[in-house]
Amino acid sequence: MNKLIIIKCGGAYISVKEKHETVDEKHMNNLVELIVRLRKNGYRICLIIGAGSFGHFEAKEYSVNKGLQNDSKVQLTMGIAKTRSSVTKLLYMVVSKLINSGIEAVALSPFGSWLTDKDRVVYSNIDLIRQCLNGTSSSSPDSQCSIHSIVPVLHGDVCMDITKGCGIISGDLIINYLSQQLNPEKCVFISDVEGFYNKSPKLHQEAKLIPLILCKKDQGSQIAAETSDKLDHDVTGGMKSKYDSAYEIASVYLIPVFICGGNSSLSLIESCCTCTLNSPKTNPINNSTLFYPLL
Ligand SMILES: Nc1ncnc2c1ncn2[C@@H]1O[C@H](COP(=O)(O)OP(=O)(O)OP(=O)(O)O)[C@@H](O)[C@H]1O
Ligand SMILES: C=C(C)CCOP(=O)(O)O
Repeated sequence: MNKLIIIKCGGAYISVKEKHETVDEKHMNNLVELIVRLRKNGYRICLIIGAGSFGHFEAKEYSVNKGLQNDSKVQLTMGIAKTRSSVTKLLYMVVSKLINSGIEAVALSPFGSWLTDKDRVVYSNIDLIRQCLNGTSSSSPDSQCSIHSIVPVLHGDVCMDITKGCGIISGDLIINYLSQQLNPEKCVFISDVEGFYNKSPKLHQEAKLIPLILCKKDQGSQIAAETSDKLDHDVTGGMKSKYDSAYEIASVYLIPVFICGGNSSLSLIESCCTCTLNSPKTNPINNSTLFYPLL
């Protein structure tokens, strides 16, 4: 079976995060071109997009992330509706651009079928995602369908939650869960920065990119950097949740993870997806961060 890569393309990359519902056209085209190139090279792709300037503003205004702990239930239901309306606008923009470029992309929203509890996924439509990726049903592996692999496109969304009734599921949590379930060859986070720094590169000019983070299960994800820089309207975990998710994917599921993006060229981002890694002592791709499993 062809190699599988899971990509979480952050909302900070494909949108202008400070400006409500504004797409970054150049980065959006980069993302579509990246998927086209990877598919031409035979990769199976599962794509997750973040919300950026779509959804975070609405979720914050109506405290959707707090679920039923929100003071006003009327406000909560309107918040759910408006947040979903916004995130699905971005979703369908991405999916239609992919389809117009010849990619068989289907939108799969977590809202309809995923369930979380205490920031972990407890139920999902994983069989459907597998079926899209493999062109066959996981429950009946012998009945090979004639369809080609499809690119499922998931996204940060409103989600049903056992404790809170509902909440926000971040793309950073989705990629973590899917890595455990699908065992991809590699995971790639694309964001508006070139990787993980010792402090926020937006606040500190002297911030240094950390090229390689060796991840060991027993050591946990002790963050060796400052990650506090987050926009006011951001309802999910910012760079800290990317770090935690990447560290767990590498250390527990033993899957290498790259964080890349910012102003890097499309070829550099493509190299993060396609490069071969054999116990590297250094990160082979400049201007990115590699989380590598240490056995
Ligand atoms: N140590 C750090 N290294 C790199 N970036 C950092 C660090 N600390 C904070 N940041 C900030 O994290 C931001 C990226 O996180 P953010 O959650 O906005 O990205 P995203 O996942 O692409 O967006 P979204 O959550 O909308 O999908 C950067 O713009 C940067 O300012
Ligand atoms: C509905 C929202 C705000 C989803 C947030 O998803 P993320 O941008 O991947 O953290």
